[in-house]
Amino acid sequence: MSTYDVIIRNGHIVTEETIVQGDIGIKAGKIAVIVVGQSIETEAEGEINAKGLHVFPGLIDSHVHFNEPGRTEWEGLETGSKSLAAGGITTFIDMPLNSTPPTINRENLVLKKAASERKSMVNARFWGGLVPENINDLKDLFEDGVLGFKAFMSPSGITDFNHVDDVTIYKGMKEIARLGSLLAVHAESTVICEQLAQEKIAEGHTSARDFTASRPIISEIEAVRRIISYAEATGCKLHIVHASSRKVVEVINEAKHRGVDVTVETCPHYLSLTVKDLEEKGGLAKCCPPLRDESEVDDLWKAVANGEIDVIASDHSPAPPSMKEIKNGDYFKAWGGISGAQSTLNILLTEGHFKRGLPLQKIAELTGAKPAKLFGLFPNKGTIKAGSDADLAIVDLNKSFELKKEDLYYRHQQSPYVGKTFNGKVITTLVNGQVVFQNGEIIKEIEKTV
Ligand SMILES: NC(=O)N[C@H]1NC(=O)NC1=O
Ligand SMILES: [Zn+2]
Ligand SMILES: [Zn+2]
Repeated sequence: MSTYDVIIRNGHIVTEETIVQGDIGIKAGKIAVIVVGQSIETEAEGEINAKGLHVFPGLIDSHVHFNEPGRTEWEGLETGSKSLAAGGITTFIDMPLNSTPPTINRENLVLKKAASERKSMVNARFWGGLVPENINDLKDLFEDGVLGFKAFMSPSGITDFNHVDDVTIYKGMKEIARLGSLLAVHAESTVICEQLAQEKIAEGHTSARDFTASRPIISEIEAVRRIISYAEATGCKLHIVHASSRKVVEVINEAKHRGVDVTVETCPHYLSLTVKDLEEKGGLAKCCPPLRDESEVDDLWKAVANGEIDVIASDHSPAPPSMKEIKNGDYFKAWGGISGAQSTLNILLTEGHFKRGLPLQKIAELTGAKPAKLFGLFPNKGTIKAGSDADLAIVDLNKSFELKKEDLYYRHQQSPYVGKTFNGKVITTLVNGQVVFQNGEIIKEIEKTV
C-alpha cells in the first residue's frame, strides 16, 4: 500500500496567507503532507502534474438556492453540484428557501440532507430558515447541524417562506444568540420597495431602470441599520448577504468598528454586471437587490481590496427560462435571481486578479478561509494545510475561454455570463481527495457523507 492515494506535483499552492510551490500528498481524503520546494519521493496511484498550475483551496459557496426537494424543475442538487465541481467549488451551504418544503424545521432538514447525500458530488451543508412561524424550531435545526439561520426582511418571492416582522427578528435573534449561532439576512426595506414598486407600476413604468429605481441603495442601508440595531440589542451574530454597494458596506464597517459582531457578503454579479446588463440581457440579469451602475461596481471592488468584504458567494438562484423572460417590457414580473454558481472563481480571477490586481491569496480568503471560519468549517475546509480535507481546485491561469451555454451544468443552461471571456480556467477539482472534474468533464459521481 502506497503512502499516498494521490500526489499533486509542482503546483503553486495558494492559501489565504501565501503562495508556495510544492507537492501535496493526499491520503484517505485528507491532505497528509505538503512538501515545499522539493518532491515527495514515493509515487501514488493517482499522480497529478500541476506544473505551471495554481492549486486553490476548493471554494466554499455559502449562498446557493438548489431548490431540491420540491422545485427541481428550477435547479437540483445533481445539476447544481455538478456546476460547482466544474467551477472549482467543493462545498456549498444551501439556503433554506426555494426548495419546498423550505428548511424551517427538523423534518424538512432531514429531507434536504437525504437528497444531498444521494445526489451531491460536492460537500453539502445547510442554512435553516427564520420565519415568523418557526421560532420554536430553531433549536432542533441547530442541533441537527445547520450552520446558521437565514431571514428575509422583505418578501422572498416564495409563498412558503415568509419575511420576518420586527417581533420575529427580536425573538429570533435572541434565540439564535442563545444557541451561539448566527443570522444571515437579506436586508431590503419592504416599505420602500413595495411603495416605489406600486408607484412605478401604477404609472406604467416597468423598464429595467424603473425596476432598479424601485429598490434603491437607501432601501438596503435602512434595513441594514435596523437589523444591526437588533444585533446590538440581542448580541446575535449577524451576516448581511449580497450587499450591492459600498455604501451599504460602509454602514456595516461602522458597526464593526463599534464592536458589533457583523460580517458582509457580496456576489460576483455586483462586481461584474450593471443595470446596463439588465437592460441588454433582460431577466437573466435580474436580481434583488438589483444591479447598480458602473461606479458602484468600481467602488465595491475598492471595498474588496480594502478588506471590507468578508465573503464572496454566488447567490445562485435560478428559475426556468419562462420565468426569466421579460414579458411586455415588464421587469417587475420576472423571477429575481442570477444563475452564476459555476462562474464565481472565473469572475474573481478575470475581473479581480487580472483586471484589478487582486492577489490570489485574497481570492482564497474570500471564498475559502473566511467563510470556513465564519460558518465553523475551518481548518478542515477553506485552506490547504496538513490535516485539512483534500478539497482542491487546480487552475490554469494562462488559459482563457469564452463561456458557452453548453458549458453550463445547471438544470437550465442560462446565465448572464454566457458569451463572456474568462481568464483562468479550472482544470481539475478534487472533493475529499477524489477527482470529480477534469479537463472539462465531470469524472464521477462520488459517495457522499454529509
Ligand atoms: N428567493 C430568492 O432566491 N431570492 C433571491 N434572488 C435574488 O435575486 N435575491 C434573492 O434574495
Ligand atoms: Zn437574498
Ligand atoms: Zn439568496
